[in-house]
Amino acid sequence: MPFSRTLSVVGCHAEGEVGDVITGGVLDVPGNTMYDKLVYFLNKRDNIRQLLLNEPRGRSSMNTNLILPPCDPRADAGFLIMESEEYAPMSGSNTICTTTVLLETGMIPMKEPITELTLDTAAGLVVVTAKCEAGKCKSVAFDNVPSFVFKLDYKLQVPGIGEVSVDIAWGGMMYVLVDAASVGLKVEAQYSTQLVDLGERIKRAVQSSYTPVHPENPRIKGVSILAFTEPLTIEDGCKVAVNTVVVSPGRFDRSPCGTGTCARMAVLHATGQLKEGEIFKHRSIIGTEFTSHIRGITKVGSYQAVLPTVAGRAWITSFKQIVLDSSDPFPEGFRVGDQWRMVPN
Ligand SMILES: O=C(O)[C@H]1NCC[C@@H]1O
Repeated sequence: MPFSRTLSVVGCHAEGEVGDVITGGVLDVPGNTMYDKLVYFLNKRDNIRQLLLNEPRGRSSMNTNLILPPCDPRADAGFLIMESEEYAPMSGSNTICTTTVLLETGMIPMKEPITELTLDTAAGLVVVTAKCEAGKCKSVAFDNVPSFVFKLDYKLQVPGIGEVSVDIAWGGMMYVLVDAASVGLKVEAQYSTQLVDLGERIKRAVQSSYTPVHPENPRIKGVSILAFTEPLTIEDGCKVAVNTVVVSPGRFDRSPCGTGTCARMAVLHATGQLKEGEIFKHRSIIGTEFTSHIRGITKVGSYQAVLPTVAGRAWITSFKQIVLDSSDPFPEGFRVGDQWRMVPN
């Protein structure tokens, strides 16, 4: 057999954002928490992430999730989230994809009309409620980890742009949030090149001037992702906003972004624009939507935090066997500048 690796992968997307799920071919690794396992994969098994996300098997706009046994006995399953530049501690679109795959393939029995399960993530336990009908997950709502604001209206100098004001918040990933209009842009396809370019530059400027540290897991630190926001509007009595999240190394989240939605709700609550229980619909650049609300208020360290719940839909797209031929010259794939933003070191 010439293959040095074979992986069973279920293709999936949540509201447009690819979140494939590895269901076989990778063994568990040591760790007392899912964050320990994340660190183990980062240091010792990162070749799997590279193989699946880089070309020729992957592409710049995708993620892959790995289902593992949970570390916390209260959870039904654990999973790790692989993105192009990092292992995200949590991810909304990937939680919706992973839940859909777990239930629609029968890895966890589906109960109709509602299946509730608990997932162990590197950011903590996440309770998921799936609406199910005729073997299909019609929608998946997840109760995300507490989300909170580090900085509001934080001003910094960005080379080539000048002074920019940003908010910095945790929503399961560390976010920079920027009002698109404040840098002369709109969240519309015609501004894509500028949004990606400015987004990456602003994020790098924040990285060199301020490092948020999660008070309960100091290994989680530093911003890694950026959301461009549009103001809240009211539609049929609901609060609605468009956003786009720039995922490193420089592409849009196709979904409204679950962790970005949680970070935005933390900012909206901190600035008095969204109350506990109010519905907040968040739209992506391709027009897809997550429906969310704040289900409670808590504290994380010294930070006032919101307990966000976000719901969206996912669809299985394929059942794949990914292989690595032992003579393949690209065991960790490759990236080319026409499809991948290449940042000079
Ligand atoms: O939904 C989310 O949270 C995300 N989607 C891809 C990038 C983020 O992890």
